[in-house]
Amino acid sequence: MASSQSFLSAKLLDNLGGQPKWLKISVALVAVIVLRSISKYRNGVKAVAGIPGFRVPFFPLGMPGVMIPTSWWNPGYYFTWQWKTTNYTRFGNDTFSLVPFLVGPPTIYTATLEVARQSIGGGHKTSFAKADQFQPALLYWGMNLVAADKEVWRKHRRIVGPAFNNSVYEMVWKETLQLYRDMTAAEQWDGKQEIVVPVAQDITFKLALLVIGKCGFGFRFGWLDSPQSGGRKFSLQEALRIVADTNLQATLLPKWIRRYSPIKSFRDSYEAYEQMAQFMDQHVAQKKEEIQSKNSTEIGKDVLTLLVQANEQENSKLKMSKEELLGNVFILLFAGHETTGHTLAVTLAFLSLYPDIQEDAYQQVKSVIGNKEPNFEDCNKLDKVLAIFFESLRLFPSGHLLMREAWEDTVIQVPNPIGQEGTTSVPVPRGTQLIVDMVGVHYNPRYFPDPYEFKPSRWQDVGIDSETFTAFSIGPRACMGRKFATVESVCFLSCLLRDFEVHPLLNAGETKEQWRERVVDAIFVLTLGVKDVPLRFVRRL
Ligand code: HEM
Repeated sequence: MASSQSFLSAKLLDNLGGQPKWLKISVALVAVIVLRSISKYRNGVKAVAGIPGFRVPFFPLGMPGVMIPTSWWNPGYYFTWQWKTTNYTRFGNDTFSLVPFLVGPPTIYTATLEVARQSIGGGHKTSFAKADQFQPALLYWGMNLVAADKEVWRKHRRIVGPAFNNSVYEMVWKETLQLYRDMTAAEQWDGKQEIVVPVAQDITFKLALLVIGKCGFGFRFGWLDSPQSGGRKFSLQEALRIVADTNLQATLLPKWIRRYSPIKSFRDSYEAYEQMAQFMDQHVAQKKEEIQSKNSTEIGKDVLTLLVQANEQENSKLKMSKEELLGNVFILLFAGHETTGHTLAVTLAFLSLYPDIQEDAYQQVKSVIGNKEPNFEDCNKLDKVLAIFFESLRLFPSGHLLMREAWEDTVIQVPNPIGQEGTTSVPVPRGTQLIVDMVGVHYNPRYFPDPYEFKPSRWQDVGIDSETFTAFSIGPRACMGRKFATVESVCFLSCLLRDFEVHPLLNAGETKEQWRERVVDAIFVLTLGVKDVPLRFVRRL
């Protein structure tokens, strides 16, 4: 194809005879681009086995597609959310393709659990691996459990896995309870009849960061301590926020450009990355000292201890490099608070919109907890609170795009459109991208009748660990922090429901419907979140 492109361009130039040079060069350039696009398009359609779908200039998750807002000709970063009502009806099936003819890889998008099981849930026999081209954002600090594959993943999982166990979940419960008490005291809620919270995320993100900080890393920050990264400009929470928001800049632009740029957000990004690095170094060094000064029976089993011990290993298959250690510290701090922080905020938004559902959950909280100290065993009895949390997470799945790449030629079985039995075999050549669109899955009428309705009763009798609930993914690569996040959320929501009614904080003259329109909408950073949620808590009598 390349030689036919240059042959055709040369022919064009001949025909342009006496025209100015710049015109000849421009025409040749356009000809090359057009011919290259045709060839890329043809190869792309072959790679997705002709599955119908979008034929667009740019891939939505790469440059420049990601920078251009969603519009009829460019799906953009938000299209899986913004077009969720039409994406899968438009092409007649809940698996479609996206073939960019200018920039980006051909990709299969699916909203079916059947294809999800064959790709993200496939275990060691799967023909799909984490997609290389999405990795730079995850790999900034070093290889880690979320980005790794095959042998490397097994090593990381063996090191980190033991930190996720029942005694840690019990600690999560106790710590959440303590932080709830600290929060009400520190924020001076105690004794107040009504509390106005302009941005629910201010409390949910703080809670989630403090819980993972304490239970995963042994940090001892209280509610009002604003943990500083090396005593500098941002708190740890702010630094993590900026690092996540600006990760595209950080992976694309060299440090010195961000450092000396006249643009403030670039300089803030540089500063936040530096602070994160210092913060992690400082805590790793402290942990090393602690390990060396104690005997083995006194040493804890939190994630940071396990990672630092793996880094100290010599001549062992489980040796972890400094980069791998930092990669995991960052990813666990980030995954451990961002996802939970957003999901708790959106859960509170739904509670405020559905007073009957809230009342029903309150009655359960009252009968299970009453006036006693809530304990870890209560968690399994608070199934109505759990169901509300699950249903909110179904509608706002924070891990929304699960991206894989075929590392060998393979075949997937794609379910036929709803109403038609059976599946169709689709050959998938090596290198093709496959994205499990969790928004698509969770709004798919194949699995959820009335998918747009907020109905926690769907999750009646579905336990904390059940894979019937898929927002934590499925199979061996499913979320490691599933129980961690769920225990924390059930504890926090139950305490809050026991003490307060949750209401939307309306603007003057605003109706609940208008509040819902304004607030209950997604924002995307690295994960899918919700816009700022303004609330009012009214103390129960
Ligand atoms: C509401 C909260 C959360 C949600 C919805 C969530 C969702 C997910 C999803 C969908 C994945 C699979 C990603 C993929 O395959 O590409 C995942 C993986 C992971 N999550 Fe979570 N997560 C949450 C909370 C947490 C917490 C609290 C932690 C840590 C304390 C955590 C740690 C991890 C890790 C380490 C992985 C990678 C597991 C592996 O590949 O072996 N997550 N999470």
